[in-house]
Amino acid sequence: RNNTKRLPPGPRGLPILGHFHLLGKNPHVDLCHLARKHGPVMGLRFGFVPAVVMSSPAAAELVLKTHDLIFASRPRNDAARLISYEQRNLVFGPYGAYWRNMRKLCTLQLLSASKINQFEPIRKAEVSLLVSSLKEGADTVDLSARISTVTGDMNCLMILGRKYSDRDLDVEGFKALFTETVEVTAQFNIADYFPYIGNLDLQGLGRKMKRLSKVFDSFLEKIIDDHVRNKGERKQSEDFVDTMMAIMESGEAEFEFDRRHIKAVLLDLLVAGMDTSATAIEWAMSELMRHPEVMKKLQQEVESVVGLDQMVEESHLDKLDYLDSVVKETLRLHPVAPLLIPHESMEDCELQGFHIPKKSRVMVNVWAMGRDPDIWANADDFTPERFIGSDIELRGRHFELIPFGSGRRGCPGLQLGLTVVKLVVAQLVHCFDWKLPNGMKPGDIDMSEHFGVVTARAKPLIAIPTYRLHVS
Ligand code: HEM
Repeated sequence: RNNTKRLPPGPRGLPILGHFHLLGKNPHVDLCHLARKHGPVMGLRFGFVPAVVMSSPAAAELVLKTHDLIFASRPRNDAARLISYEQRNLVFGPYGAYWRNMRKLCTLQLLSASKINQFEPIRKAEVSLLVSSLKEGADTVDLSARISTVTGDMNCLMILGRKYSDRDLDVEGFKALFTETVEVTAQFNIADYFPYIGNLDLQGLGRKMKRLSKVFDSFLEKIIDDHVRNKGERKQSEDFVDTMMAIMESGEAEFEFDRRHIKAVLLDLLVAGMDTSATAIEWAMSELMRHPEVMKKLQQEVESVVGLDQMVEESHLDKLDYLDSVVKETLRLHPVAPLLIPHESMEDCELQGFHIPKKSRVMVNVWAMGRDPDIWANADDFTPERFIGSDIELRGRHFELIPFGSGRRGCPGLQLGLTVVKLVVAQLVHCFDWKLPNGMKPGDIDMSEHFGVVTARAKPLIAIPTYRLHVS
């Protein structure tokens, strides 16, 4: 049939370059505007790489469910190749037996419900530390930095078995290193689109990545060495390194599994868990401070379930329906990964009558879907009430709201991520009243975004906490 070769509609591209020039600092916003003109299945080209952008729930469902196997791979990514052990990791691993096995291992051994529960005391202790530190000052705090510390520490404890701070890496700050990695990975890297020119490293990204990979590698080697040295020591709970070392040593893994694989997955989990939850918490707190009536209502809910004589426990979370709506509404307007992570098609395919060639780069613009007035009434307003009595949830069955993706490549850390986000938001709101500094009005809070693999606030959130519980 002739029409199988009809490519999806899209803007006119430049010779050779294609559509790079149409993307500015916030590609998800640019792509959203373009899609409103050209349609929910939009064809683009970046250098030699064909791309397709899905911008409606029906279009997203086509690649994440209907044809999910065809679209279950990831495109070439120099950052992952250089930093993550030749893409031996989960996040950027191309589809295949290795990725399937690694993903199964992570889902069953590291991110399972029982493993997550095992770390509940660690999360509790870290949130308590955050609350104590906020109580002490009761002055203006950089809430963004505090949130990033608490999620980073929780993450390190679960994955590596201890906290790491800026002092533990000789070269530069620990957190800064991850931020830089996420940034480098998100940049449109010429090398991914023009393999030959890429070797020239015109943007200097290759050099940066090689430096990052060296620092990470020696850091991860040190961690594994520490675990080997301290083997047999009794611990509160086995961390992820212990679990993976045990699998490696048992020889039971059905695939090649050595230190490189452990390091690649550790790095994945550190990067994936570090900034994602923190960013979601930051956006939730920003929206709550911009909407004092929502903040009040949430405080009342938590108060009615928990009471003012104690802090929030994870066992309370299931009873907090309004909190659930607040988190959904936050992720609708501020999906942490606005374009998900790019997928790649493994075969030619036809979508809505359009031909999608093999090895196309596929982006799903969840940000555009979250703000689509055809899907959501008053789409730009922050109104958690819209989810009350609705059956829409976040697990990837309702394609109008898929901040964790859906299907084979959907986020395996969803349960852990949501637990951390809910616990920290509930605790911050329950333990403190929040005021803005310098007579700022709620509407003055700057909500600009900084695009990356994780799209966080461009500016830190600054606020003044006042302790409100009856226990000290
Ligand atoms: C609020 C928190 C989080 C959000 C919003 C989030 C969101 C996402 C999204 C959108 C994807 C890509 C889906 C796709 O490409 O279709 C993803 C993938 C992934 N996430 Fe999360 N995530 C969160 C927390 C976590 C945590 C805590 C972990 C683990 C510690 C984690 C581990 C991963 C991994 C390993 C992948 C790659 C999966 C694959 O390619 O097979 N995430 N996440």
